[in-house]
Amino acid sequence: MLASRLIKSLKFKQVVPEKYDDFLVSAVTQDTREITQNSIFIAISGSRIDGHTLVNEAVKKGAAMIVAQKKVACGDRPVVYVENTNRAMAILSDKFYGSPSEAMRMIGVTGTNGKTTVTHIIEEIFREHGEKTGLIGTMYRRIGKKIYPTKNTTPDIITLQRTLNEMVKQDVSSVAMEVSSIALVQGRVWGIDFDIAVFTNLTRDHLDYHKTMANYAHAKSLLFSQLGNGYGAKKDCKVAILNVDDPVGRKLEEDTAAHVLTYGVKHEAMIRATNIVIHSQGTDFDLSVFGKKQHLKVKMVGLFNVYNILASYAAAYTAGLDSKEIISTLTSFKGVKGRLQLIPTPLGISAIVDYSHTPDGLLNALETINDFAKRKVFCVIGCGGDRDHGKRPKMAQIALQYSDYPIFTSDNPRSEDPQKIIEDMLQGIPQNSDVKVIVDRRAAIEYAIEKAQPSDIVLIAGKGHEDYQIINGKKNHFDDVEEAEQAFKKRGAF
Ligand SMILES: CC(=O)N[C@H]1[C@@H](OP(=O)(O)OP(=O)(O)OC[C@H]2O[C@@H](n3ccc(=O)[nH]c3=O)[C@H](O)[C@@H]2O)O[C@H](CO)[C@@H](O)[C@@H]1O[C@H](C)C(=O)N[C@@H](C)C(=O)N[C@H](CCC(=O)O)C(=O)O
Ligand SMILES: Nc1ncnc2c1ncn2[C@@H]1O[C@H](COP(=O)(O)OP(=O)(O)OP(=O)(O)O)[C@@H](O)[C@H]1O
Ligand SMILES: N[C@H](CCC[C@H](N)C(=O)O)C(=O)O
Ligand SMILES: [Mg+2]
Repeated sequence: MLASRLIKSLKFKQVVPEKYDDFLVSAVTQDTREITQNSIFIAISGSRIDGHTLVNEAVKKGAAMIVAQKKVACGDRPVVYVENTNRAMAILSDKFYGSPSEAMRMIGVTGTNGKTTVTHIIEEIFREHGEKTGLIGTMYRRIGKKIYPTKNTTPDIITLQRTLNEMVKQDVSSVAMEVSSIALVQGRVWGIDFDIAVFTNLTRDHLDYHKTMANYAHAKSLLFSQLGNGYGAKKDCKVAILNVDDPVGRKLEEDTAAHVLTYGVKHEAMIRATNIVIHSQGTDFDLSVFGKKQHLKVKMVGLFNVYNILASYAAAYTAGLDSKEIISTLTSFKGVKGRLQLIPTPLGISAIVDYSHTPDGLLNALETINDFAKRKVFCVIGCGGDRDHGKRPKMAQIALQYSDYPIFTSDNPRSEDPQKIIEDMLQGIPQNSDVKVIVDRRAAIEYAIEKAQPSDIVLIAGKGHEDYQIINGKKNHFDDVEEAEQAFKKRGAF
């Protein structure tokens, strides 16, 4: 696409100099490390670096045009001045990649917990329905069965549009994507044409970033504002799928102009679960869809997974899939890696690896385990560095209250002192509480598995699918499942 044609989509711009040699745009990028000849570099003021200071480097590397919101000097290259480069980046990437989100069914999932799980269930339903699917989230970006790595749960808008463009090329028809609150605030999904937006729940997390729960809730609500009114829009109408057991879900129900499909357990809802029975191998419940009931036996464990299943059912139902077909996937789906992932052993001791890294996630995981634990519950838990400090004492409290043997250890300390993070956790519980502190995560896992008796359960919480640990800014290979298996081997289990 010619540069002149691409930048036509930006209103209220000033191009300096007005006359320049037009060129075929090879790429649009916000990152000097990705510049190719004839690309357009968009200067973004980030939390660490101001892209406006990098324009000369961008030109040296081959940028043929700069988009900026502050005065920059970069030789003879044309500069397009706009009022907000983040917005310009969203518009330019959408146009450059041919508005791919308009060509597919886009399902966005937001909420504190459950996004990864719900997107995986939704993807599986559409895949089993015979569609080629796309998935974007914490664990990876996936096109069909091919996996691509990802840095963020929700990628930056250029990576996102490039991924969606690739999905269109590969005939993907439905995309399930996680939309994080931070991404919503930073405009990482601006311009994405969502058809279905799902809200899971809102509990404490990321307050280092959002500061207040009100700001955090507002961030989540942006996904639903982005649905617009949805009447007469592309394909189906726009639908908001809302958990009405959560007060934020009920508020969104009042606020959104889109169609609403509610789900829940405690409150009346269009899609509802009742008579829930949780056991160690799965969950049984009655699913009611607009009052029509049927009994379901699913393999996923826990009340929170009932919510995830209801949300996923609602998304597929909205898309017009046959109820029987949806239920067939729901009853066979085994769960997502690192989410209540069971490592059974012949010793009769079970380890469970779970990605609970928020107070509510940890509470849910422990409550679920306590529902079916026959004997003692060990809980190996740490908190991430460079993340909300406020959740540390709360998670410590929950581990102490809901497990028999809490063991405090490190998660990803990142740039922080691991000992200091554990001290923050200890602030949440009375002094002399019966907790074991083992800073080294491998040693903590080994200790728990060494001490456990037959019929005990060892919950290893916080890192789920992660295959790394970041200590002192250095990323090393580390996998909770592998560590648990090693520890069991040492005990002679395998
Ligand atoms: C604090 C935060 O959110 N940072 C995000 C932000 O980066 P930033 O503002 O710090 O960027 P920066 O490093 O200052 O750079 C500014 C600009 O200079 C450019 N640059 C920078 C260096 C260079 O050599 N050349 C260059 O051109 C950068 O490309 C950027 O355009 O924008 C980047 C691109 O969108 C994100 O990758 C990055 O996420 C970082 C890695 C991060 O850890 N974010 C976490 C907090 C996050 O976003 N988490 C959420 C939620 C997780 C969940 O709940 O599931 C997520 O969606 O992942
Ligand atoms: N619906 C839910 N309600 C509460 N807790 C949940 C729910 N679903 C999952 N969890 C808990 O939260 C953990 C993370 O689940 P999941 O990865 O699906 O959430 P997420 O929203 O994608 O998290 P992240 O923000 O880190 O990407 C799980 O391991 C489980 O302990
Ligand atoms: N999306 C979350 C993941 C946290 C996972 C936990 N293991 C940690 O490293 O804190 C975050 O980036 O805050
Ligand atoms: Mg996730």
